Amino acid sequence: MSDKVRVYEIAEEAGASSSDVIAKAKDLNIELKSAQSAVSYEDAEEIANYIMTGKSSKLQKKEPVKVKKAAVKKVIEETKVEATETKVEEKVVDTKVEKKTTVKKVGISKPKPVETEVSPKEDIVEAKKAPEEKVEKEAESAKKVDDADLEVPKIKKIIPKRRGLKIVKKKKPREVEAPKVEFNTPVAGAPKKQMKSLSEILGNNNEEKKDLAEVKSKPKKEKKKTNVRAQDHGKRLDVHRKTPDEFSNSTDSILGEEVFLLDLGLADKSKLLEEPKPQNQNKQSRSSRPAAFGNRPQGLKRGKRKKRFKRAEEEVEITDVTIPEECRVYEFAEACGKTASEVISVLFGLGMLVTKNDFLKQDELEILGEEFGIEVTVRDALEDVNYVEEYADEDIDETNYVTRPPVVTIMGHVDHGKTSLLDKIRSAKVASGEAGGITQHISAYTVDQNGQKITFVDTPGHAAFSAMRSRGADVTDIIIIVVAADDGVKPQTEEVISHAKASGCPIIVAVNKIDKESANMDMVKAQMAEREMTPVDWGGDVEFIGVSALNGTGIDDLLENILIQSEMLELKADPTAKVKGAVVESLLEKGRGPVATIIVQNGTLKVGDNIVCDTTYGRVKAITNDQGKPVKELGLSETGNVLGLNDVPVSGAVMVAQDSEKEAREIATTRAEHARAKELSKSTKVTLEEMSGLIAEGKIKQLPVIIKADVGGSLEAIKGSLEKIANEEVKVKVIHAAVGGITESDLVLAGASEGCIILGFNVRPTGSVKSKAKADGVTINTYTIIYDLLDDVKDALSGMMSAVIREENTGQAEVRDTFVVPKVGTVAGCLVTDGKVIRGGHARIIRDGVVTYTGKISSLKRFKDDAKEVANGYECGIMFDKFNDIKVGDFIETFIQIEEKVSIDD
Ligand SMILES: Nc1nc2c(ncn2[C@@H]2O[C@H](COP(=O)(O)OP(=O)(O)OP(=O)(O)O)[C@@H](O)[C@H]2O)c(=O)[nH]1
Repeated sequence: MSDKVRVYEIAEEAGASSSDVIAKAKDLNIELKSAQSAVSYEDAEEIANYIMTGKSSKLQKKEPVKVKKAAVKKVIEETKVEATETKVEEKVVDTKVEKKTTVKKVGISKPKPVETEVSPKEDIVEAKKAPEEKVEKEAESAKKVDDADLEVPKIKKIIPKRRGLKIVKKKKPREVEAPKVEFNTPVAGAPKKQMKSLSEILGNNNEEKKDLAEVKSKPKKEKKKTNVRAQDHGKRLDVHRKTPDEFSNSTDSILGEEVFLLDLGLADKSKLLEEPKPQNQNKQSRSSRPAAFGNRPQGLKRGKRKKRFKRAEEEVEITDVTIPEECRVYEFAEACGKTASEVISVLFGLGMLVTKNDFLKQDELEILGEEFGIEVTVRDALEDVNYVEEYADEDIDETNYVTRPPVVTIMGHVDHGKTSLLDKIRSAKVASGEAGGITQHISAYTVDQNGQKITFVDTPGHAAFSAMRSRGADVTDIIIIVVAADDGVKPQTEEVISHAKASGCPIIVAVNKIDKESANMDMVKAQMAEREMTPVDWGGDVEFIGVSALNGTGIDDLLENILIQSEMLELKADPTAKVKGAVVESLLEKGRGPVATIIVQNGTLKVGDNIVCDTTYGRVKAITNDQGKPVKELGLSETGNVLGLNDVPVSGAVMVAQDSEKEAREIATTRAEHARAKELSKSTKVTLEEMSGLIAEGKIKQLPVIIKADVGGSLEAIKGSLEKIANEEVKVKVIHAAVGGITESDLVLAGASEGCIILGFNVRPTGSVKSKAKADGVTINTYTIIYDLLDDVKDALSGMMSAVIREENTGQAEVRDTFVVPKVGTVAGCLVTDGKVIRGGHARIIRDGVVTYTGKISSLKRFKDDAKEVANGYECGIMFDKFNDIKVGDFIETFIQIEEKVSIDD
């Protein structure tokens, strides 16, 4: 039953009624009684085709077909179970020329004939095994009968009409893929198997000659195409209801032959056995596809290809690169077509340890360029937002030029009177109001001298002055170096001279405190001349003005000199130009926000201007002049506090007005982002020497600190000073330095670094911060005087330094005689010639002026008694611990070791 198809199924597939099917079947001489009647597949197909096309081969040769078909069918059913591979193959080969024959043979080749009708086929099988003429003949005749039965030519004509007929089960691509296995593996329950092969055949017919490879490669797709229903019913015919177009457009000629062979289930055999070729070809073509890319196996193709391309890229010789100023190792490597490790190893070879994320310095870039033979051009990363350069490039209209007041910076050694002098000049006693009388932040003031203005900038130190210059804020026109007449040139004075000279500004030396009795003008002049600061009256070019900040002596003289210098400098600027200035001080004021003290260098700064100060920007909300009075604008070389910036700018930032706030914002934010990125990626690289030094220790000890200060100037000064307090053993490591109060985040930061202390200058922790610091055990030290802060840090560093062991000689004795005591050793009979000899103390034996031994005295006797010490002029017996080579004439020097604490200043 399983290989039969019922009438109603045929009706369903053919789109007709069961009675139509029965009637049509009758035309074909197939007797069917009811919708439940069953027919063979072949008949079912015939009927279905007949219904759909109105044609059938059976119309002509009804009876023989019917009989033979049935016979053949049975044979197939029963013999497939034991089909042998050898036979199948043999026969396929034999029948390649004539497919029909092949079909027959295979069909017949089943070894176990069950019914009498099948006997000829069995004969053939036997004949194959043991060829006998007779049997062969029989076989031949059997073949002929079969061939005739099938009526090949007629079926050929039908081919096109068969399209659209599909057998559900065939849609199992797996089976199509491995035809041999299917055919050669006998499986019990053969009907199913038979169904499969049959359906395959049908499928192939209907699907044009869609290569098996395709079926294989898209098994799922294929499955989808088929409407599989009633799976238990394995033998259902499924007629695809294709549109007429589909039918008419199909190519049937090739299919025809195969459709033809299907009844015997051999068409697919032959086909499938032929198919492997295309399959193989397909496989080959798959593997040969990569051949187009270089004959590589597909799996390896990608990687290799990539590599190959990469290599090709590398081969392109790069002779010059343009890189941004801030360039990381890997970026440089990329630009040069090298690997990061190549770059790292070159630098490593030169003793520089870098990681691929480190920024390269100018010298490193030069080395790398030379090493790789590449010309390296450095491009400014902030090129597009270099507002200072842009300003400089703008057209200058000299017609509006006017003489501008000079900007003077006063520098000098601590306590030589800078602030006092400035105060005197301004006729205001601000020094007394300052904590400790020390200048702790940069401030700027403008004074009037006989109708001519002079702007003074008071700095907390020359380091801050240079830091400002390095940021491009070259505001100073003239430098005054203050030297106390009674103190002369001091270390800081020397540093100031270097900074002043480096700036290229004209220098005037103010010899202060000439009111003092101990004042010695000539001494100062001589000391300065030694440092290439020769006074004009000594034939040099430096003016020396004697002044007293205390009583005002020489002040006018000094101011006049400044004006003369200024005149010589021909300082000019355009008050109508777009404003440019410099930030000399900045702070965050509660209730007012960021406040910047600005000196105007060109143009006029007005309320409402959109300004950029490096990484900050804003619209000027208000201006207060140097006397604290609100003003609408600041003129050339004038100074004042400006409100309206979005953040606290750094001291030394150049201020330039922009046409719009948007423009200002864009420049500042881009610069801020860049600065932030730079800060985050700050290199931690150390040289090999430094590394080995670090390893050889824990010698290097660091005191991690966080500095918080009220204003930027003080912060700079403290940071600069702290970083200088270091020797080969200890140093300060500034983890974080910022303007503003101490916050909880500072505590978190401090907690993250062992031993970190927070140094606050003119700031104090409040409420929660204070209690959290206590709870977290974070030390916060606050100061109002910079020196106190520095002293504390020095003390802390000194405490970290190793103690020094000092030797102190106690006395000397001369060996006058030696005695050997058996089992004890040599006793030196000595006379103490200096100081005293101490028992248990250290001693060295000096022979002919050379130290021959250093050890400990084990026994000291005066006559026969042990003595603690023996004083000068007395005789004694001395024995050494494990040393007996003492000779007459040797000197024994005794000493003690004293451990001493050292301070950072030592
Ligand atoms: N006799 C005398 N004392 C002076 C004179 N100028 C300054 N002093 C004193 O010297 C000390 C230091 O003066 P400052 O003006 O604070 O010195 P400074 O160089 O500004 O010091 P720092 O701000 O700490 O760098 C003060 O006690 C002043 O009173 C002077 O012309 N004559």
